Amino acid sequence: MWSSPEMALPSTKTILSVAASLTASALLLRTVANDLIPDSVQDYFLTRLRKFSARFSSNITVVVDELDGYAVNQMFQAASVYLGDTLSSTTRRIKVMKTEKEKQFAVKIDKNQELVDFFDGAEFKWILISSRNENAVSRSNGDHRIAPAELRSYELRFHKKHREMALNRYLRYVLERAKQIKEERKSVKLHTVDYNGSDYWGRINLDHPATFETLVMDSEAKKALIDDLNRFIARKEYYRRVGKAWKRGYLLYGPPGTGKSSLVAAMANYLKFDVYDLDLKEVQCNSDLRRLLIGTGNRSILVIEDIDCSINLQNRNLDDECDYSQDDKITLSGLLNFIDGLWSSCGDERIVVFTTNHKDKLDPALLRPGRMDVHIHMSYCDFSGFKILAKNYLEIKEHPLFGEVEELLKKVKATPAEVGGELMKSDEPDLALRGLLNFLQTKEVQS
Ligand SMILES: Nc1ncnc2c1ncn2[C@@H]1O[C@H](COP(=O)(O)OP(=O)(O)OP(=O)(O)O)[C@@H](O)[C@H]1O
Ligand SMILES: [Mg+2]
Repeated sequence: MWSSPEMALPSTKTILSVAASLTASALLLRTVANDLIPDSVQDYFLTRLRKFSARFSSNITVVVDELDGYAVNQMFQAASVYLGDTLSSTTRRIKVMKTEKEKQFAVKIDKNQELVDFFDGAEFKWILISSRNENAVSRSNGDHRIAPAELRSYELRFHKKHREMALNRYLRYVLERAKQIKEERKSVKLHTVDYNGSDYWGRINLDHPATFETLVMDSEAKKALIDDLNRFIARKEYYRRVGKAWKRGYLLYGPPGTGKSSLVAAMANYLKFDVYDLDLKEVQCNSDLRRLLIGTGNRSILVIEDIDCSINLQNRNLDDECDYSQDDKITLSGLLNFIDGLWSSCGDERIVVFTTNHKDKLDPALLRPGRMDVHIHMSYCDFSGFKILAKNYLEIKEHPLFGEVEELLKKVKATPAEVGGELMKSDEPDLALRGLLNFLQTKEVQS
């Protein structure tokens, strides 16, 4: 009998506060009742309570299911990553996970725990709901796709006045942040040629410690390179608009031990891009080369080291599976054409790096304008480079012997590898620096 307006109906406010306190007590009880009441019973009552309070509330609830049919809902995945990173002080129960390969813990909210997030002054409440999937067993049919035993979804609640902001901006922000968080956590992989792999690549974690901070190179060139990389990453739309493949080529040249390979590692660590180290001496013929190139992923750096030495067809041991006709020989221009053509049109955010000790011996095809976008000269160690190495190796910024080292480095050509090698010989700055001075003086006499 709810039709008469005179009847003493409970006000919406009362119902709301009753519902809210019921939900809150239920959540509180949940912790106490965890061991006593079966999960399925708890889930049932909590769901009913939430639905009841939602009917009278001025809030809007958005449901984000984990699965859409068999497909995983990207929004659900993004919410999991984002919420794991955003756990507020009101969350009482969190889950921590770590697999052997991961470096960091993955933190997740546990089911039925509420997480409060603030965005642009608005409050957003997230809760992870899970229920048993009644179809789980019967759906494990012949197509090998087995329905999960648990159906999970997030419920996102916010005041209805924030509806536009939530749907247009907040959810997009969650997606974007989740992408960034995943990038930050990603461990960079090094892929090397391995014919046993399905795509001819084998991979391991790249644990190279090189960063731009620890790398010795001309400070202006370093800054220009970092700016160039940042611009490249930010220019998705630009590349699309001008109709160019989203790819950038760098040629690193300089004597052995000046940090060309270290620079590639620093770039990979900076961008969190995987490295594909393509040793052309391991590649027998064009068809293998194409397969290798096609097997490289997006957001990656393809490195071809010592390009002047590696294209040497005369001594190549030809493989049985390859076609030995002239057309199948690997040539530098063939490689470059493939990289510029088909390969770059089937991927995004690709960086190609060629390294060489002898720029003067390079095939003109590689030096032609437009081929390698940036040429970077890695050179001998000067005093400012030495100071970076002294900080890396000896953790010192000043020392009475620095003056002598500075004078010698003006006259002697020593690579960062050589200087670093000397500094490594002792943890005592005095001893290490004297060793370095000896080394430089000997070089000076010899030259
Ligand atoms: N510019 C540098 N900054 C910091 N460390 C360096 C630098 N150059 C060389 N080193 C040190 O020397 C080692 C060898 O350097 P790296 O392999 O990067 O040189 P490279 O130029 O690639 O040599 P190669 O031409 O022989 O391949 C590095 O692991 C690093 O420890
Ligand atoms: Mg190298």
